[in-house]
Amino acid sequence: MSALQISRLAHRYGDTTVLHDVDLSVAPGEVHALVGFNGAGKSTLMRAALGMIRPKGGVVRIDGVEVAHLNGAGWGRVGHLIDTPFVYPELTVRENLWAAARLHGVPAYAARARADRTLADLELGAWADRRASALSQGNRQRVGLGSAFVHEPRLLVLDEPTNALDPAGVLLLRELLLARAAAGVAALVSSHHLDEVARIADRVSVIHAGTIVGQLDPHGVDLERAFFAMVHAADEAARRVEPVR
Ligand SMILES: Nc1ncnc2c1ncn2[C@@H]1O[C@H](COP(=O)(O)OP(=O)(O)OP(=O)(O)O)[C@@H](O)[C@H]1O
Repeated sequence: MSALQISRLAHRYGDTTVLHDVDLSVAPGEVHALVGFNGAGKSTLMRAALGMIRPKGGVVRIDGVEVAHLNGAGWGRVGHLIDTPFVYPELTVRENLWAAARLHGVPAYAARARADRTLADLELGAWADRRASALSQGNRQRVGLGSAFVHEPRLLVLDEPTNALDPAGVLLLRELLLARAAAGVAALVSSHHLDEVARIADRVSVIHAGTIVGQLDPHGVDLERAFFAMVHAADEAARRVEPVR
């Protein structure tokens, strides 16, 4: 069974359709990358997958359960980071991670150890007792990632997780993600960085104007060229079906 199964997902804002009949799945142990231009629909897809917006059509299942029916324990097996990292500015880094663990159902006796482990995983030890409001953007992103990982979820949904990270942070995230995937965790990750995607993904889906237009081979020779060829072919196909005025 897929950890995440998205079927015929459709969404629009006002009169503008932003997702058209999207089908996508992520298996346990798989890193599935979603790539596309700005505005292609990646964040909207992820928000719908996490029940943050109610889509106009389609079904999302996490571990076989429709998101609308997922209970607290079910959400406790999911970790996410969408757009800007959520941090409590007045709490320290350590307290933020502890709070994220508790909010995802980690019992009080285990939360401190999980927070400490996550501090080490993301090399945030030097900032552990600093308030989140005083962090740099990249370190705030690390705290946001830590909050997604701290409760050891079985499904990760990460929207452009390398945002604001320095090269060391990108490397840490890659190692963390690959280690979790090797332990059976499913991950859906959006990215603009095709080089990074090639290093982490088992599968790469291209989303363009709200439609999944194809898959790229992460081990292919020229991912960038293949990406542009795919989106241009999709544009051409869309032009051909447009009615003649
Ligand atoms: N709350 C909203 N109200 C109206 N339109 C929206 C809203 N959120 C997103 N959109 C529109 O939906 C489309 C898809 O946006 P989305 O944020 O999902 O794209 P994205 O692929 O994540 O882009 P980026 O790579 O820039 O983050 C865009 O045209 C965007 O302007």
